[in-house]
Amino acid sequence: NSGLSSHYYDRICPEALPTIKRVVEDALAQEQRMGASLLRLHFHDCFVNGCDGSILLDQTPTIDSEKNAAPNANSARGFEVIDKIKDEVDKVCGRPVVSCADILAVAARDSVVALGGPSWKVRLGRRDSTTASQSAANANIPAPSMNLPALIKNFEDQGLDEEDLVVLSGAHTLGFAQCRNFRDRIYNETNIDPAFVSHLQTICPQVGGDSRLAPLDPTPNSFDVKYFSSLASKKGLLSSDQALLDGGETAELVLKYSGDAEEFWEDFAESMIKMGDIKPLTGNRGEIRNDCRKVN
Ligand code: HEM
Ligand SMILES: [Ca+2]
Ligand SMILES: [Ca+2]
Repeated sequence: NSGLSSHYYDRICPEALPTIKRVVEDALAQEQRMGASLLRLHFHDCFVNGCDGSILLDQTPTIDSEKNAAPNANSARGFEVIDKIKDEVDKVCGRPVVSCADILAVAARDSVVALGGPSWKVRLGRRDSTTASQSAANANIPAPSMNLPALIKNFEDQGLDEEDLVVLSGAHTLGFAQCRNFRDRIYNETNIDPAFVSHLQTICPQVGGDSRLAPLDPTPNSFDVKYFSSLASKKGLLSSDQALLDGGETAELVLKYSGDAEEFWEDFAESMIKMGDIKPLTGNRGEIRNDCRKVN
């Protein structure tokens, strides 16, 4: 038990959660992809020294910003939406009582709900870090080139098991990836559908076009099971996605989720809570930032 509680803000600021939801919904009305981007921010926060808002800190002479780490640079997005949420929440609460780390966790949940996915009770009371670590971000955030044993080990290091790996990879039912992250797969791998390869090669040339986008599943704005059914037909976009079919237990889970949205939803919610419990700062550790980009 991490010491977090879903009722944390009930008394100190009852309007906090409705305010976050409203700003998330406004942002998604502008651009649906933002839901995917916000969900990913929470993941990239939690995998680097716990869910402590470290990913939000800008580079300074004393902050080793995670935004410049390879998995985040020119890729992580949604920071302006988090700033907007923080502004509005501090206004409605009258003072800064809601941590940036909690804002990330709630915005991730509200994004999933807004795109047709499951809801869950977000456990709250995380405090914000006063440090960031680019090297830890590089070391701990999984890479799309990883094979199944490496992915399992990466999740295990965070206290997450093979089921968490498969079901949380299901987050790739939302959003997009850049050519540079799937080029190797579409030019060098064989466990991929030939028609799918031809199509992707028109988007992603062998040379150049590094930032061109392809959806991670056929319905990037809808939280459905198409991510899993695509893997079953060798249409996973990332090498790390398709790799889930390489193991007995993980392959079985992929096939189960591909035909059972209820089960996917239930297990996704459970694993998101588990991921959100990774090493939170509580008590007098850390701080409640005034500005999510800066330490106080
Ligand atoms: C299992 C290991 C994982 C790997 C190797 C991985 C890797 C990646 C990569 C390479 C991208 C594309 C980034 C870009 O091209 O700019 C991406 C996108 C994304 N990832 Fe993951 N990811 C993993 C797990 C997760 C998890 C656990 C979540 C959330 C719970 C997640 C949520 C997302 C989302 C929503 C996007 C789309 C973001 C957008 O469109 O802005 N991923 N991931
Ligand atoms: Ca962190
Ligand atoms: Ca989808």
